[in-house]
Amino acid sequence: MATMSPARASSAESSFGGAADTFSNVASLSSTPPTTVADSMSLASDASKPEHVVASDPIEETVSETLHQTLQESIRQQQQQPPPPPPTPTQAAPELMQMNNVELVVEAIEVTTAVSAPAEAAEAAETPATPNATSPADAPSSTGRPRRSRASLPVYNLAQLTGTAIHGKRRSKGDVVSERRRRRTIAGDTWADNNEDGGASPDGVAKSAGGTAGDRINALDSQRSMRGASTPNSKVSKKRALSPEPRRISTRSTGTPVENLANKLTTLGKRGRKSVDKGLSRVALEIKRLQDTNEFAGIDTKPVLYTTWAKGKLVTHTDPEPATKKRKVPESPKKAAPTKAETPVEEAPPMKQRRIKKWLEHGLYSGQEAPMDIYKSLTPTERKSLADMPELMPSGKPNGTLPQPIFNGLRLLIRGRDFKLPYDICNPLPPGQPKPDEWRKMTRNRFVGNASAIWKKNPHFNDYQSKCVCTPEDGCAESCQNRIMLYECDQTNCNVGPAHCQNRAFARLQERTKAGGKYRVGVEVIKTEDRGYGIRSNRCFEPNQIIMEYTGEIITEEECDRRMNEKYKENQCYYLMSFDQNMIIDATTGSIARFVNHSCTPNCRMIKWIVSGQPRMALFAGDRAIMTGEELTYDYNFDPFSAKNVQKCLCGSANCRGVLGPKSKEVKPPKAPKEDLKKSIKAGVKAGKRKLKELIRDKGDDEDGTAAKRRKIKKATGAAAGKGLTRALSTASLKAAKNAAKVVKRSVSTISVNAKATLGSKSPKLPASGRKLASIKRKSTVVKTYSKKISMTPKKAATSPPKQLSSRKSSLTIVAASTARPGKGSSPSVKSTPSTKEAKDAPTSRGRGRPRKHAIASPASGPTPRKALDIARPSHDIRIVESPTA
Ligand SMILES: C[S@@+](CC[C@H](N)C(=O)[O-])C[C@H]1O[C@@H](n2cnc3c(N)ncnc32)[C@H](O)[C@@H]1O
Repeated sequence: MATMSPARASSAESSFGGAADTFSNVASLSSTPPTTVADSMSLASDASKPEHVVASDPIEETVSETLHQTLQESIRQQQQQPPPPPPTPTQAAPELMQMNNVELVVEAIEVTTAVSAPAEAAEAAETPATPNATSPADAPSSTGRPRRSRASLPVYNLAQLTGTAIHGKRRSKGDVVSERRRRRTIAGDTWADNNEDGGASPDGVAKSAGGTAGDRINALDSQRSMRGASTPNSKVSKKRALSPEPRRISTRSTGTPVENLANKLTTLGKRGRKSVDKGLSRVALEIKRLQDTNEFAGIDTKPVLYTTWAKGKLVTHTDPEPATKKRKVPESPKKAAPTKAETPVEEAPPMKQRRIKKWLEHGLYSGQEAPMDIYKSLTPTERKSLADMPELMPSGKPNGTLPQPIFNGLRLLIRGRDFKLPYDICNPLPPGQPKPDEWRKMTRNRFVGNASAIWKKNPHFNDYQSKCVCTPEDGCAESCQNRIMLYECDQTNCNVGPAHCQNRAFARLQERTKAGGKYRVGVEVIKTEDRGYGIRSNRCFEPNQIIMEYTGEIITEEECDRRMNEKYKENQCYYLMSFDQNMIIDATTGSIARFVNHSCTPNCRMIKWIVSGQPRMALFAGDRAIMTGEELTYDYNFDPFSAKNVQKCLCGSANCRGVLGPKSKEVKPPKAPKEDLKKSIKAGVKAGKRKLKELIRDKGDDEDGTAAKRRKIKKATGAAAGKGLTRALSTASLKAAKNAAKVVKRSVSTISVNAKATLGSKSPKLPASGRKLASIKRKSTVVKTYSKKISMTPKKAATSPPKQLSSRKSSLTIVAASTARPGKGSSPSVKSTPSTKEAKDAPTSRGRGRPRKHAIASPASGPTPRKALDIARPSHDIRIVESPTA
């Protein structure tokens, strides 16, 4: 028998890829049967079988093709070699008969090759011993090789070819295969059974299949292939059950083949084994590496939850909670009663919160709104120039990348001059600045002790009402009634709404600080050379723009005295400011505003506003804009009370007063009211004269009844004047004039009071025009205030020191650090207003008049409408002064 060259054998091995011993099984399962069928059928059939019938499965087809090609090639090689001595028919027949099923298959394949080569097929058909030989009549006429060579047609043993012949030697040494019962279990069926049944041998196949080639193929497939094996043949099973023959149990392969590494390795080639060895060494290394791990050692590092059943209930035992989470409270023995079933709680791992980065805004408008009206700050010449430069006109889209310097940008562009960026716009103070230890930040006022109760009891509490009559076009600008009265607009007292209303400083401040960021907040604490800490801006502020709120603990005077005697006894600095209704804001715990230093030429003001019915104090920019890097200051108007409390002022301004003391007196008799008074006196005298004339004439005219008519007409000219004149009529002309002047004053006051009453009422109908009213008030405030105060407390006015003009800022008092602190036993206290000895002694609206020994600041401000109007508000700090006319 010819053998394949090793190369061929290996290629066949690789193409089959099956196990050595189970080759026949595997091969028959995967590839052989169709080939076999095809070949068997081609042998059995009358005509050559068309190819498409053979290969129903693509894999099988591929394998059969490969096998076919391999065999063809080997045949060709053999043909080229000298032919071996022809075997005798007796020799050939038993050899063929010895072939097991696999050999039959190989033979069949070979015959298939013969089918493809008609001459060879014809020769094969002539072989008498071959059971699957075709009849000579059917064989095509021989045109190829001689008969001798046909006789020597090799039969290939695939077991040999694949190197597994070692296992099959017994079959090749004279065993009669057909008589042997070889059990090869395939899914409950065996080849032997099939042989018994006669279906497995080609003849059997032919018999059982019968009929057409297609049927036969199907029959063979159903029995030999895996597919066929999966459906047990019931007839066969019955027969097997009845069969008396004892069955030989194969020691080589019984049942499902067990897969193990040795088996696998033997089936692999050299290269395959090498790669497996390589892999194994890697695995070994990996195992070595894992040896140290808990997982490998089987150690549990996580808590093990286990459950038990107790009294018919599931009890889950969990690990005790980590000690860091909750402080354990020792349980009383009563409480340590039997615990209820705990529910299993699986704690989720704590989620790491992603830190949101805060970006600082860039540019010179940082934290600042661009001016709405670009023409606002420009002079007429600049406006004219701007008209010629359309490229500078705003496009409607704010330049967020490189905005112009606020307040000055457009001007600089119009002038065409270069400008320098303020150095510190990109240079805020680095972190780690020295900060006072004792300072505790608090951004809202907080009542302490009984301050809140006293505050609410105060009758002034309900007086804080106002309502503006502005329209969205007005935008609650300078003429807003609320603004003039220092009331912040909100939804209850303003119809304009937040989009257009410009009188919502505190609300804006809140938005700004809430948004956060160094530039938005715009202030930072600095350490000055000689005045302790201070505050500087790190952004621009518009004129009169709110900068920060002065907040702290609101305390009563008594509490303030106590703190100063006990708590702050050793302090060098006090952060106390007179607030409202005899209260004091103690900013020792408070806002950053407490660090603002004094200057005799300040750039800020400390102003009290009413926000939602509550007074609040805040630092505002002065009349000029504040640039980045400027130190913020306001005038303390500090009243030292005694010489020993006087502190040297280190503000360094040109008009420094030298000491932290009160402002020079600003008592300037108002001019406008004097002129008004003169006019009114003249008018009164005139009116008196006229009245007298009329009276004289009336007497004469009474008879014809015309006097009454005239009087009626006169009365209609004006209620106030009429009133005054009516009174004047009853006195002498001079007296009447004086009275008339008084009435004029009173009437202005009345307007103001009425206006307030009206504003305070909830009626939506307000006096004809809020703007008009505001202008009246602005003109007449001083007069009004004096007269009002006189009218309010006539007795006190009589005893009060003459000619002391109040100021809006007098309501603010700072009790600041004094170089000479009060000695032991002294009782330092706070007082808000009196800055002179007379004032100190004089009774104030507080009604206390206690002697003060402490340094007191009383910041004053320049003349503004707000200042004047603030006096109109009922306040304990407003001193009672005489009217200049009195
Ligand atoms: C309300 S504190 C201001 C913050 C204070 N510099 C600090 O370090 O806490 C007021 C005190 O600051 C000091 N001070 C403020 N302005 C001053 C000035 N212009 N000249 C001298 N000392 C001043 C005084 O000691 C004053 O009593």
